[in-house]
Amino acid sequence: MKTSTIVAATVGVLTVATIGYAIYFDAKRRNDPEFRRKLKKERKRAQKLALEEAKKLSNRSAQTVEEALASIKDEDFPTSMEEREKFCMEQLSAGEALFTRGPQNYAQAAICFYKALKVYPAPAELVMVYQKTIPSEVFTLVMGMLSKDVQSKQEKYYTVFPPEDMNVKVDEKPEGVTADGQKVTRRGLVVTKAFTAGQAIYSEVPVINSLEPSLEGSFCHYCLKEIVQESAVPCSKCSQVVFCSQDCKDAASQEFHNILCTKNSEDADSPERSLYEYTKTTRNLVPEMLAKFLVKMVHEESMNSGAEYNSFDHMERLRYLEIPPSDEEEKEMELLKVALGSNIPGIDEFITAERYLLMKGRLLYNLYGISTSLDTDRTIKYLPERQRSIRDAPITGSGLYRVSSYLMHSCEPNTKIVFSDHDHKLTIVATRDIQAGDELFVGYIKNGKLSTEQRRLELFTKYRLQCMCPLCETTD
Ligand SMILES: C[S@@+](CC[C@H](N)C(=O)[O-])C[C@H]1O[C@@H](n2cnc3c(N)ncnc32)[C@H](O)[C@@H]1O
Repeated sequence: MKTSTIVAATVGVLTVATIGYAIYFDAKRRNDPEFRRKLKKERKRAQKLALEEAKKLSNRSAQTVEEALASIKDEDFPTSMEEREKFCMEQLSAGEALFTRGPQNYAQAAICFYKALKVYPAPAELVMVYQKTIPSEVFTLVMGMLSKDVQSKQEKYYTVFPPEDMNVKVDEKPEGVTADGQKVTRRGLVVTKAFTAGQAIYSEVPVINSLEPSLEGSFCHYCLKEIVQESAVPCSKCSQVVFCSQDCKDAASQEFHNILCTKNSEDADSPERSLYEYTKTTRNLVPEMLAKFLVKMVHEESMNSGAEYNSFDHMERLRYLEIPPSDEEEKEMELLKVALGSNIPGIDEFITAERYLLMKGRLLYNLYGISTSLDTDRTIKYLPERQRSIRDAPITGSGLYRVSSYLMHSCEPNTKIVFSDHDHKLTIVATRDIQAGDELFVGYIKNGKLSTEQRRLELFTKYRLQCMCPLCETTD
């Protein structure tokens, strides 16, 4: 990986972490426009600086960085907020004491500053402080350690994801070459053990999902299960959403609803209601799903669960179709910023048009339609077909799934998707015997009675996909 790529990734991680910081550490800055402007300017400077510093890293420094990281590789970092704060202060003063004793202590000082960065909730800001206050040699070493960290996190991802108990791994396969001779690879899922027809291979719940708006009230706002009226648990702050159980209500509140709840605000244009009203009237779930995604990401950051990869890490690796900017996205972006603005300071800077289009592209390209226990003669207008769905039952919502996003399409798939608990939990079931090491395929579209030509057209229109499955390869 090129140094510039590593540094760009580092800065990306810093920006994301900053959002997490803002929500739980520093309430007084929330409404200060001057502070926001300053932050934006400083972040740009941090990016530039990181790039310059990485270029300066000489071979000798690179070795020092490796050694420094190796010396602390098994160290644990504190998890509670208080412990982190204390640890951070200790490292900062130790680092300062060390570098004032001279260049022979620079590497040790850099380790302290690096450790402080690892627990400090707003690393981008701390980097700016370092840049102004510590010797440039020490600063270069700290940035080098940070870049290495990000690089190894990137490289390790597919060795720890998907978790072993899901019985699949992501495999990279050649997919031809581009016109200028660049190798193209694609990723798919292969099984780590054999399965017989009818066996479940794995199950997963989505990172985020949304319910078809016209079903709000009769289906759970969190898990999309049909609500049994006796056990319905409505939101205590708004009369818009209902949950099928207290567990779903608690999970939703923690992950996103505490921020996205309309709180029964009277004003349809209020920050609380504007996104809700838009979703209900347009039935376009994208901004709501992205709002949930971002709030969940912040929630994960503030929980500091120790998980190595958060929802953002999972999403940023997914393939996408580029979406050209239009008025629709402008509107969606504005709604998102308004809905999250007062709760997530820094969101204005984070949601650039480029990042929004990327997130939307990733979301739409990887969504699956969810169909639960809805009976087919119920009169709802179905969601626009913007997601992979081969279900015969009507779609009750959409979900983004971490692992299943990697499944390739085949017109003769060896698995099928089942929502066996009638909620958002997706299970992949073998439809024939599968050997260990075989790749898994689902149908992105209903094959049924379609001709090869019709299938090709549908797959291309929806996914820009020229199907390479055996059925398509052997028929003209
Ligand atoms: C949602 S992604 C699936 C994961 C993807 N294979 C990856 O590399 O990350 C959809 C993309 O997978 C590839 N793909 C899936 N099924 C395919 C098929 N039957 N034939 C050719 N390409 C396919 C296409 O490149 C498509 O754009």
